[in-house]
Amino acid sequence: MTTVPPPFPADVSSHPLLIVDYQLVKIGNRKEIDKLWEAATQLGFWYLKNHGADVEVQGMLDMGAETMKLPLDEKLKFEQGDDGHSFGYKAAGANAVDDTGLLDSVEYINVSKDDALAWPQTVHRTYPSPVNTHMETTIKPFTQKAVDVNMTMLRVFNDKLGLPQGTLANLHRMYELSCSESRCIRKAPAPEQPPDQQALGAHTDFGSLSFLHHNMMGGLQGSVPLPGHAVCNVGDALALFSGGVLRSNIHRVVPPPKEQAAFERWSLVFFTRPANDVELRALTEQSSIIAEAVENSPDPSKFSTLQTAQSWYYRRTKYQRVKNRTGPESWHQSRGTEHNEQKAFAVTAN
Ligand SMILES: O=C(O)CCC(=O)C(=O)O
Ligand SMILES: [Fe+2]
Repeated sequence: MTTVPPPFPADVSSHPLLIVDYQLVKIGNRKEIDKLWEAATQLGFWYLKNHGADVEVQGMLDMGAETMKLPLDEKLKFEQGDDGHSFGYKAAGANAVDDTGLLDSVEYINVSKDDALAWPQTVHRTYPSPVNTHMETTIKPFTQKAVDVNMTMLRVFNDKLGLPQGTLANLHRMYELSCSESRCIRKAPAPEQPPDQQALGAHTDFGSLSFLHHNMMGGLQGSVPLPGHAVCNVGDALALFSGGVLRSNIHRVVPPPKEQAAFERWSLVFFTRPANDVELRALTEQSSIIAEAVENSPDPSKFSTLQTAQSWYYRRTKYQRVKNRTGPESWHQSRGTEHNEQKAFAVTAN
């Protein structure tokens, strides 16, 4: 049975995101590069059109649907566990969405960039059989395209930040081990839930850049899905490297609006994260723009985390797991740069 959800309602308010044309950015179009810079430094979120990954995105959503159809006990054999590793399956209700310990309502499958690129060799872990079936034909090509898109945008940020050529690229090398991953997310239909009930709690992303796809379903609070447009956003690592010049903004997932709430919600993200042993701190020695931003910040010390990308990531993943919850302090231990944020990106859908 195929059930097609109704279109995103026209009367739901949203935060306007700038639309960036990837092909123009790629060929060095000044105006488009300036628009990307404006989006990444102001809101930290933007639409990306002409990214060329539509076929791979659909394949990834098919892979996600086949995986989620497996019996729960089969999926749980590949659960990510409680020690901070994230590759593998995460069941709905395994994470808290806030400091009261309220449970999340999304399940997802995370596939490591390293495992996808090395397939059929295993670098980090094994996966449910639909993941294996789609590795060569879908997950690997999607991973390669997503890496390419995010690395192109990182090159733009590198130049705009006045960093020596290749600085950001060197921190995100394709074949160095990292926590970079694809994530396919399913939220079960929930027409009875309040529209602001968090399915995935308010957070900033843990890595550098996220490349997100929605297939016309709402639920990323404050944003409207546009056909063929990805939503991209800056994460904590890039905000830290840039001394806060690039903005890692808070977002959350709520039930899709109105009639869409009665349907399954699917989304797909590729997260580019720095290589595991990269220290998360502002690159002040390499850029006067970054040095100045840190100097002018009310609390320069927050740009030196003394954590590697991997330990930052493990900590954030570990302490949002309800199995590791001892009280509100666990939630606070799972936080990244959220406290830096003055204003939330999300506006309430109504
Ligand atoms: O599903 C979405 O729209 C967003 C997912 C997200 O923010 C995340 O997984 O970090
Ligand atoms: Fe996110």
